[in-house]
Amino acid sequence: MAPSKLNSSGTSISMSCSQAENGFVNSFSLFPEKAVEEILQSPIQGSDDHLIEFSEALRTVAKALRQVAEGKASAQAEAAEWKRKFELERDRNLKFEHAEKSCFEHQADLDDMRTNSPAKQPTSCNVANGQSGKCCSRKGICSHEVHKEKAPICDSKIVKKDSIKLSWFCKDDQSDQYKHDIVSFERGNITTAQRSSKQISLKWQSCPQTVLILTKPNSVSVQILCSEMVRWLRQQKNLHIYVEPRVRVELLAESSYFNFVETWKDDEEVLMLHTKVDLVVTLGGDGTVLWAASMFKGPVPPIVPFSLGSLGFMTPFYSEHYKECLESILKGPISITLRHRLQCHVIREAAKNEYETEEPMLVLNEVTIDRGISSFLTNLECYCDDSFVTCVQGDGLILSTTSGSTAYSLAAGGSMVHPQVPGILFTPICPHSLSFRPMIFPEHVTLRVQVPFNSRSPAWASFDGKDRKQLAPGDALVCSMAPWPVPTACLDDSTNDFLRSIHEGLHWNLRKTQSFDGPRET
Ligand SMILES: NC(=O)c1ccc[n+]([C@@H]2O[C@H](COP(=O)([O-])OP(=O)(O)OC[C@H]3O[C@@H](n4cnc5c(N)ncnc54)[C@H](O)[C@@H]3O)[C@@H](O)[C@H]2O)c1
Ligand SMILES: Nc1ncnc2c1ncn2[C@@H]1O[C@H](COP(=O)(O)OP(=O)(O)OP(=O)(O)O)[C@@H](O)[C@H]1O
Repeated sequence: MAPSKLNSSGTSISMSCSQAENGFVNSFSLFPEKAVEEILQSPIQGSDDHLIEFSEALRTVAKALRQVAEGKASAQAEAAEWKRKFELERDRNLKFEHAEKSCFEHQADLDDMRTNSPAKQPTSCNVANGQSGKCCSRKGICSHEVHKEKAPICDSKIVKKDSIKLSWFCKDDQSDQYKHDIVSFERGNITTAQRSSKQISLKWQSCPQTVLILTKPNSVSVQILCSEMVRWLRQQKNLHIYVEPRVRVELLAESSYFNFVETWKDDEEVLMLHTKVDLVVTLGGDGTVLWAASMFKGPVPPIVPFSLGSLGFMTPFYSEHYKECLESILKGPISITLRHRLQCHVIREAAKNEYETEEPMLVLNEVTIDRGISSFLTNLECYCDDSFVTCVQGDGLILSTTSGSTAYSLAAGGSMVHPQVPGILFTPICPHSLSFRPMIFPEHVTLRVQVPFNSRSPAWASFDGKDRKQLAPGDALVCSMAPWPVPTACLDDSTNDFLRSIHEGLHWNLRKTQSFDGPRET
């Protein structure tokens, strides 16, 4: 490189060029105007070669600056476009919520007119807030009949779905003062007045009639228990039993006795299961609970998870005692954990003009956006409502429910959170930064994770560890709290079950107790 030139004031200036040539000198203030003029006016002492070299260098710098400016302008345009899309989606969701609410109220009114039995009337759920009327308070968990546009399957064998009541209960609360009904389970809906961190108790209005049993595949012990349980529920409790098509085949291979067991033919029928099933029993591990939740895209009946897996964080019931457990569940009341789910939409860049999203995915644990098989660093821009949160540069990001806080999020350094706490955990996976700590957002926010256009590779989203979807540069994932929680039965209560799991399953804070003898404060 040629030696630097000295201007009249003796300042070392390494480059020079006319403003008209690059057009960016002023806007980026790299070269004060005065200094440039001085160079141009000062007598040139060096050779012409040097001048040519300097102007080449300046041209290169000008080009780079122009590219930066263009990139910035295009990013701003892109951000404006995404904001527009985002607002469109928000409006659409609001309209959807509004339509669903009116439809639900209309349906409830019709039901009110049809029945005179007090037990069958939809429960007025907002008593604590001094409000009366139907459920669906804006802040509440409201699980409506989402598949109402589809006609119920007419099958004479199918019995009417039972109704349940959920109520708060506080330990040591002798009076009924704070107890009130918060949930109606008529027509398969679960509706609560507000998301609650208090213990919730479920009471059957009348005995449940239909049980769905879901089992972990390829396990002999699960298969044996399943056929035993089906026999017992049929012979002792006279219940209708649903199982997956695979399980019905297995049962019939064992004996033609199981002919009464019902199943479904296609996905359409699966979508209507919540209108037929009073109770879901899972035989397996946590994966089977996730599987059960994923079968219900809208309201979820109460789930009783029996532990036949290795860890069983969400499966408190012992399979050896299944008869006693089911006796007590069928009798009620049952303590339940109302587990929140996240609703995720993938928004494709290609959907820019005609606004469209893919089918929403519901997750009980988490949605993960990671680098998949790519060896490049993931680059993810994250927004909370309209505000920029951060750019994740690392292996990826986990957006987790509080139930999922003890799963992948925990492995990535996230905090363990009681499952009844409403919130969304924001946990980076191996961030390449010394200062990136996990965060927890409140339940009401909408998070958006976008793969920027300048990303070196696509990202991959997976939902409760399944259904991987590629996110190309420009694609985004939008995530918010789902309106349909997953009620899981507790062995004891929410808190005791959670603490038992972290102690027995994860051996949390296991340490030898300090001995009594030794030095002490005087
Ligand atoms: N590094 C990790 O820890 C890691 C990596 C990938 C996936 N996962 C988790 O696996 C889940 C899928 O579970 P699976 O059983 O279908 O897959 P799997 O068979 O691979 O099991 C994953 C393990 O996570 C446990 N687990 C699942 N949900 C849990 C929860 N809420 N709390 C505590 N432990 C839980 C399961 O008991 C099992 O031991 C994903 O949702 C994700 O959270 C964890
Ligand atoms: N009914 C089902 N149909 C298809 N796949 C299922 C079903 N139930 C569970 N699975 C899948 O089988 C896998 C293992 O199930 P699960 O996690 O229940 O057993 P596990 O691994 O033995 O137990 P744990 O999770 O406690 O270690 C999971 O990936 C889960 O998604």
